[in-house]
Amino acid sequence: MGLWEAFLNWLRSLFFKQEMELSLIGLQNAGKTSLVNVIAANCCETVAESHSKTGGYSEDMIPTVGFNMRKVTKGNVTIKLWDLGGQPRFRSMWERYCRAVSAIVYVVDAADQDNLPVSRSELHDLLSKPSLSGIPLLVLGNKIDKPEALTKQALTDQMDLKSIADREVSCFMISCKNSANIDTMSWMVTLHCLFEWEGYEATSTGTVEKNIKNAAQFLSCFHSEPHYNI
Ligand SMILES: Nc1nc2c(ncn2[C@@H]2O[C@H](COP(=O)(O)OP(=O)(O)OP(=O)(O)O)[C@@H](O)[C@H]2O)c(=O)[nH]1
Ligand SMILES: [Mg+2]
Repeated sequence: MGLWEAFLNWLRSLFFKQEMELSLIGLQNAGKTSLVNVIAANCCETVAESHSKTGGYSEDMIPTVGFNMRKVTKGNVTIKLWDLGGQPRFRSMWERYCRAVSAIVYVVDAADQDNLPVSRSELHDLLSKPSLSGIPLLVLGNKIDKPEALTKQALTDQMDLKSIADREVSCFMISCKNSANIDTMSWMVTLHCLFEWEGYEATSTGTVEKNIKNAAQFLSCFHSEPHYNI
């Protein structure tokens, strides 16, 4: 990289540096760690605790004990992802890791209809905590590669998402296995969080434009990378 280009990059970074934190919550086996691995595998720069690059999707996963933290960097946007264990013994710590985040990402196995009632009640319990009031929620119905997976409408109904009135709620259907909609998801989270940080309602047009540029820059990194497919 030439000196001039390096200088321009540095100058750009002063204006476009953004950081956000997201928590990934949901029952065990929903696919939270798989999602982090797929996002990280798509990334140009991934800073894991071990500084190693992740291998992406795998069928052979170990349940998360406690939590993992992973930082993913795209251009000047860094996302700190808290990946929490979904087994019953870890659920009491979900709230603590959601307090300071830009958005809660709640992952549901859309093909596991037997566990949907538990998933729904855990979600609504979590959202009832006063400390989490107003934090935007993104519900991801995962495993849509499976034929028995619910549609978005059915998942929205069964998770009773329409009853959530005290925050913004979005729902997407994804598959970590074949990377379906993962780019869209990243796009939405980024854009949403960037707007949220700056206080979308109150900002001037200039700030909004800056945020759109940030999000676009973040996304262009994704699109310039080859998609991860198994
Ligand atoms: N078919 C299919 N399987 C998936 C998908 N995503 C994850 N899995 C599988 O689901 C299993 C559980 O995935 P994990 O990512 O470990 O689930 P988790 O939510 O992190 O589970 P805990 O850490 O116990 O809370 C693994 O065998 C994955 O390979 C998907 O999109 N499609
Ligand atoms: Mg896990």
